[in-house]
Amino acid sequence: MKTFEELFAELQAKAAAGTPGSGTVAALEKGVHFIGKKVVEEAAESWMAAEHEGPERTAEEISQLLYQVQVLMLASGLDLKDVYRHL
Ligand SMILES: N=c1c2ncn([C@@H]3O[C@H](COP(=O)(O)OP(=O)(O)OP(=O)(O)O)[C@@H](O)[C@H]3O)c2ncn1[C@@H]1O[C@H](COP(=O)(O)O)[C@@H](O)[C@H]1O
Repeated sequence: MKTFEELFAELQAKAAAGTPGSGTVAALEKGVHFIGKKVVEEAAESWMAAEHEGPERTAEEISQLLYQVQVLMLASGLDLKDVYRHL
């Protein structure tokens, strides 16, 4: 289990290090268009899970959405505070 902040710190570190085998690093190399499609995909899967699949599956899909959103943040050069200031 990880908090949103802990995950972001992990992804930032992997992105900075170019960690071999990291899916995050690979996604960042593919760029914003690829990552944006994953965000849309996971958002839709989160919606479908909430409609039809129950809370546990919904939580799982939302976790994947949060991950993809963090990758999009990194691809956009954003930090947590850049997003938090708009909440
Ligand atoms: N939370 C996640 C996470 N959620 C989703 N994913 C990626 O997204 C994929 C799952 O969504 P996909 O749609 O691509 O694959 P799928 O099997 O169709 O899954 P569904 O969308 O159908 O549910 C996985 O194969 C992962 O590549 C994640 N990859 C990584 N993390 C976290 O990020 C950390 C760093 O990951 P790496 O950069 O790969 O080391 C990990 O330690 C994890 O804590």
